[in-house]
Amino acid sequence: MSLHRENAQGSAELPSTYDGPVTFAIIGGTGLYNLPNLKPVARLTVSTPWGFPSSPITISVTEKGFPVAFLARHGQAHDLLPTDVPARANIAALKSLGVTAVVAFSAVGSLQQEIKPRDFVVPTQIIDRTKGNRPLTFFEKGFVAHAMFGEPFDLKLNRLIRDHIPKTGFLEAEDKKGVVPVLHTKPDDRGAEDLTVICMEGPQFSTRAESKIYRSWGGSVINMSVLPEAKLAREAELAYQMICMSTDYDSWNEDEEPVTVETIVGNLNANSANACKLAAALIEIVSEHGKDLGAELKGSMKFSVSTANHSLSKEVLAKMHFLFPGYWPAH
Ligand SMILES: CSC[C@H]1O[C@H](OP(=O)(O)O)[C@H](O)[C@@H]1O
Ligand SMILES: Nc1ncnc2[nH]cnc12
Repeated sequence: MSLHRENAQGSAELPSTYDGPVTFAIIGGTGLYNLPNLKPVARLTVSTPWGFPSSPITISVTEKGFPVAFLARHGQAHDLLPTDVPARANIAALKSLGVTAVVAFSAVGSLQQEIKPRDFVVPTQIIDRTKGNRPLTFFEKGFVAHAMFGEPFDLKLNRLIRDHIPKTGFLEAEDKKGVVPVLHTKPDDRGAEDLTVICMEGPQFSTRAESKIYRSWGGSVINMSVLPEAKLAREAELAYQMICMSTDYDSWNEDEEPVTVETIVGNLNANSANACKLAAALIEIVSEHGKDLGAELKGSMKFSVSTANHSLSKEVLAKMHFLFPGYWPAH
């Protein structure tokens, strides 16, 4: 069974350049490999100081001409393990196109009974359970800087989704028992009801004991993909929100079979159709209401560098200027 759908128009013959800025991007996870509802107009191969992104970036436009960049996180043929995703190149490439806001889709396991397989979750917090073997920052020896990350997702994007997409009745594909999928969002901006995504290393799924620990920590869902993507987006001053698509109950739920790829694939087919529908709706919403997304992050890294200006080398500045043209004038 293949989850890879092709755009109506093949992309091989598309131009390899695109003039003009693209401010909004979608990163597709498992089950979302393109934006079938939009018209593709260019397919870009972008080289960055951190290598090439997971896939070429497709630029598509809505009927009203709003451009959107799309990138497949694990590659167009899904040949990259979560650990091997070149997240720095992905984020840097999007930033270089003029992107200011990113919505990223990801397949997740549910850690809570009320989050059923096929439900979608818009998380507000992250717990890092990766193992330290993914490059997690654009900064390096000779260029020390620190980004704020207490609020790891973008509140404006979060609110746009919460306020414009109905919780029930929007997502389709009821399960065998006739239960319809729900969109879970935090009710307001206060901390009490955060929806927390645990990011584990993988590629193996969790043991039952681990899964129970994550529940005791208040985890809502679990994946292998939100980090370092979210951290790098913050460093690059991009507004970033993940949308999690639940495929299974992970391993904690002893009333359910422990997670298998078969369970996941069945639910992914339903999720994939809903992801396309939600992405299309979000693009319309962002094109109408998202003009200033990322505005409050702009400039945030300029004054977050600890290293003395006179000691920044030309080599390191060349890399940083790919992300932040005009910051820290070369001396
Ligand atoms: C196919 S299940 C495990 C896999 O799914 C998620 O990936 P993605 O974020 O691309 O949807 C999860 O993080 C794991 O990488
Ligand atoms: N149970 C799970 N754990 C980690 N990543 C996942 N992606 C989908 N289901 C998952």
